[in-house]
Amino acid sequence: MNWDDTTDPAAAERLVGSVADGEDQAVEAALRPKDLDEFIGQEKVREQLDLVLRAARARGATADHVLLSGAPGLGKTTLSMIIAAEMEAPIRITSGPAIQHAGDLAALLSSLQEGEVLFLDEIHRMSRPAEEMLYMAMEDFRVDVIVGKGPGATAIPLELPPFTLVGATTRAGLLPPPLRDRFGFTGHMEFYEPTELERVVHRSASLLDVGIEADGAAEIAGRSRGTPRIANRLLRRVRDYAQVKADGWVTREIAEAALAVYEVDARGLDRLDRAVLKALLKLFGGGPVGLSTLAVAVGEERETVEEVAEPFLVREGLLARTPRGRIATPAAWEHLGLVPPGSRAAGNGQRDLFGA
Ligand SMILES: Nc1ncnc2c1ncn2[C@@H]1O[C@H](COP(=O)(O)OP(=O)(O)OP(=O)(O)O)[C@@H](O)[C@H]1O
Ligand SMILES: [Mg+2]
Repeated sequence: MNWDDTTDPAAAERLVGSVADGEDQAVEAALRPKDLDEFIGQEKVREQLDLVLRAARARGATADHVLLSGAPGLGKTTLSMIIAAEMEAPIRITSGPAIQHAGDLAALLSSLQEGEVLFLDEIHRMSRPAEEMLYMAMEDFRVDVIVGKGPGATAIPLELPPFTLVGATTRAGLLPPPLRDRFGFTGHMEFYEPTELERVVHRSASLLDVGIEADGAAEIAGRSRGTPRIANRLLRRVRDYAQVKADGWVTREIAEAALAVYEVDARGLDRLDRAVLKALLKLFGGGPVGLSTLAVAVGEERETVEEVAEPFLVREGLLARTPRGRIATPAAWEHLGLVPPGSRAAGNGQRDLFGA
């Protein structure tokens, strides 16, 4: 499955897109849980990480390298900062694409303090030579700096202070095995349960000083696609609505009305998601239909349909990818309030195929 919707610039502008936009980045710092106790959900990863960090602390050692994998917006950056905080260590933040040359990495590594946490976001997008240098740095806390070119080039070994590498990736499968194997601990982040997202919404609402009812928080959580970043973003849009159209207090009705304005439906589908489903159901009788045909029908690029809309529709069990093409599941018909052709339910008062 492709979670990495960063390939399409339009993806970042969606209200339900999981990639951080400028506004997210500004508020995320304020909303980030500061320690493991504050971090909601991800029970397994939290418990395992807690053991890793406690044991390292008890030994007075630097924590083992940690790899965090999972879809955008699930809390990888947040956890990396928590790791540093729990170890009372400074943190340096960089990303795979920012490291163009092995030399950049050598300079960075040799400037680390003992025990420092190096957070390497999008670690799957590092250049090959940098990656190979990282192998040795992770294992032996040493790098070979190559000086000169051609036959006269020499490798000068450079000792590094012990450090903790925290790598984050949305695509663990893309990491070469030698790199993956050098992490002492790998935490796989799952999508959040609605009840966990309710807690995220309550917590953020209180930090943002927004009054919210339990039903209002549940409504936002249910539309957040299992992702805290989306929950926080929807909360901000609902807050705007509550301020402008009501007294600022968030009830279920206010949340519903606000998210209707932004075309985010009860299940978290947005306009594009619904357009794809609608075309599949109404124009092609639920499929199977080829991706290109479906894309033309909704007036979008093939890649947009495949990478932006489909992953969530597949995850929700609304659409399936088969060798013969895309097909809709019964849940898709139900979600859009349509009746599949030839269904015995037809004529029982529900809207028929062409009625909606
Ligand atoms: N477990 C959690 N509890 C509360 N808030 C959370 C949790 N996880 C994430 N968040 C919130 O969600 C937002 C996004 O989290 P974060 O930036 O850590 O995601 P990410 O996995 O690094 O995403 P990306 O892959 O895009 O870098 C932050 O504002 C953070 O406060
Ligand atoms: Mg991040």
